[in-house]
Amino acid sequence: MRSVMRRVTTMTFSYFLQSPPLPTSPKLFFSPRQFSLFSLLPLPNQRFITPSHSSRLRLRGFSTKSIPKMQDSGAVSYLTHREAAEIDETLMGPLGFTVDQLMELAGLSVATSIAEVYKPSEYSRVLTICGPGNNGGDGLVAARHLHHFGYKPSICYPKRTAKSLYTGLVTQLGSLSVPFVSVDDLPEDLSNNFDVIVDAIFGFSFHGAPRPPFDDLIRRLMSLQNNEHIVPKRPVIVSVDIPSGWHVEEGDHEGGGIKPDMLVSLTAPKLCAKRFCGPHHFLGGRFVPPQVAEKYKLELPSYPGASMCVRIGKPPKVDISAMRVNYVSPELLEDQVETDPTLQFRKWFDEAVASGLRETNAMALSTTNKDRKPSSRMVLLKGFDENGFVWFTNYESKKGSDLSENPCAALLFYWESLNRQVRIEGPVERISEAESENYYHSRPRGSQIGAIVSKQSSVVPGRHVLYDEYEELTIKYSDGSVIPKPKNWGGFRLKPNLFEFWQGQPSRLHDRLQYSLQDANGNSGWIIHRLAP
Ligand SMILES: NC(=O)C1=CN([C@@H]2O[C@H](COP(=O)(O)OP(=O)(O)OC[C@H]3O[C@@H](n4cnc5c(N)ncnc54)[C@H](OP(=O)(O)O)[C@@H]3O)[C@@H](O)[C@H]2O)[C@@H](O)CC1
Ligand SMILES: Cc1cc2nc3c(=O)[nH]c(=O)nc-3n(C[C@H](O)[C@H](O)[C@H](O)COP(=O)(O)O)c2cc1C
Ligand SMILES: Cc1ncc(COP(=O)(O)O)c(C=O)c1O
Ligand SMILES: [K+]
Repeated sequence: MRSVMRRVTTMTFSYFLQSPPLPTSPKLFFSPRQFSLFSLLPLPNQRFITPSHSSRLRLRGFSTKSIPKMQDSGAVSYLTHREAAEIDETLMGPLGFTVDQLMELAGLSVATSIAEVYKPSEYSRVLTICGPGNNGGDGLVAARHLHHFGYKPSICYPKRTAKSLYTGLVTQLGSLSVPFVSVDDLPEDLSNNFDVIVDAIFGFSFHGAPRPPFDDLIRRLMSLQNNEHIVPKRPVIVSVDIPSGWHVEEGDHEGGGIKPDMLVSLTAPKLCAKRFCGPHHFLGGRFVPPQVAEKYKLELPSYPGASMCVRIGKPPKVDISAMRVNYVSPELLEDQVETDPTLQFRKWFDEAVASGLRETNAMALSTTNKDRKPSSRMVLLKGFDENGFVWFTNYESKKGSDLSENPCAALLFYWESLNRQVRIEGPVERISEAESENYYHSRPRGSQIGAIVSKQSSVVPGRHVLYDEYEELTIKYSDGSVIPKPKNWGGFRLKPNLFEFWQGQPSRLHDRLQYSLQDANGNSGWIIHRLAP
């Protein structure tokens, strides 16, 4: 009992994902012709910008709890070619950015957008086609990040510039053994060799008709979509900022251009993005300072948490029946696991925490009432050891009443990014009042008051009822005095008689190792069985 409580008070959990490190590169090679352009005069072409109602752009800090915004295109600002070029120059002039920095952040946004939708387990072979300008540079940076994310990128970069930023990016890719392929060595039909094609050919400075060799490369991208009915799986096309070949403002006005599956708009979408009909429109380039947002009246979605990208536009329509992941994991073998399931749980729990998972200690708790009617909900594990697994709740809640009618329960953990599931079953008992008191007073005072206010699982006439009582008690205890634990609030401990450790494997041939408690000659011990998946 003691050791559980010790853990309760000393365990710390990593709740927040770490932000990716911001790359720094001090080189500046652009001649800054841009200083005169930053003025606060209204722009003649502001009619293109959706009026800002309640500016959704959050430039100070971010909420780690925010849900990724999925917006109608009407709520997002679109930039003309001129505005895009002006913002570029303003950022790299009076606002003190270097092109290296912006390109690094842009390329990182592209790579993270790809990783949100196209997982490396299924879409590992990436061809990045890079054009001669900064759009091509974004492609080079994205390819480097994709390599580090576990993809296998190749680059086609036919018109290289001699500037040090670009030669540096090429050297970096070379040091990672990322192959460069010439246009001649690329297969005419790209469908068999690649899962993703990153179109980083032209950005917002594209004009006229594409010249060789890019005309041919764009034609190959178009023919991928024309062959869609003949090839079993064509690569997806991800366009950086502008689908190459499209007019920057009018888009694919003649309808014969490439049709990307994903568009990653940078800074803010350009007008052509209004014509984008693919399933995945993302925004990247999380570096817009308030001066730029205000001057251009930018209405943009907020980035969730520490993310470098955010989905814009409508969420894609999905065929739920086709949603599936093919798990690929190291094997889970009988001779590699601990003989004691609590130690095995400790090992997996620590690995889940180390992997950066949020709320590793969140678990589904299933109970049944006297009529054997089951009921599940999430609770937080607050400690575990050989004596059992502990969580806290209201004893008069639905789960509390179920557990008094049938003191047996099942716990379930799912650690998605590790392809792991753990099931634990056994009898349940209340922990001692002293242990509950101890834990209750370790919680934030607001949560202590919340526990008094909430007659958990009872019907409440409205949120205000909870709030009013919460306010009242907050004032009452504002002197810092001890907030008494409600009698009906405390911990439960499940003492396991069964564990199952599940590790997802390809073709649904998962590993399942079940530990059951068996009695032999008056002693109980754990027996491990492999179960069919
Ligand atoms: N804050 C921002 O805004 C940020 C912007 N960023 C990125 O920068 C991109 C804009 O970059 P950019 O200005 O270098 O232009 P981009 O379109 O890549 O290339 C121009 C090159 O293409 C050539 N070219 C043009 N037309 C052609 C044709 N028909 N056929 C053949 N070639 C043609 C042209 O040659 P020229 O015509 O001048 O001889 C020149 O060499 C932007 O979209 C975004 O991706 C991010 O990195 C960071 C933040
Ligand atoms: C991630 C997560 C953790 C939760 N942790 C707890 C908890 O530790 N204790 C608790 O009483 N409720 C917790 N809740 C709320 C429960 O899921 C549930 O809504 C509440 O306990 C009432 O359940 P019942 O009516 O079945 O008793 C949590 C919810 C979530 C989503
Ligand atoms: C109703 C309720 N009670 C208790 C908890 C556990 O909170 P704590 O970590 O403060 O003990 C939660 C967590 O979500 C909860 O929602
Ligand atoms: K592009």
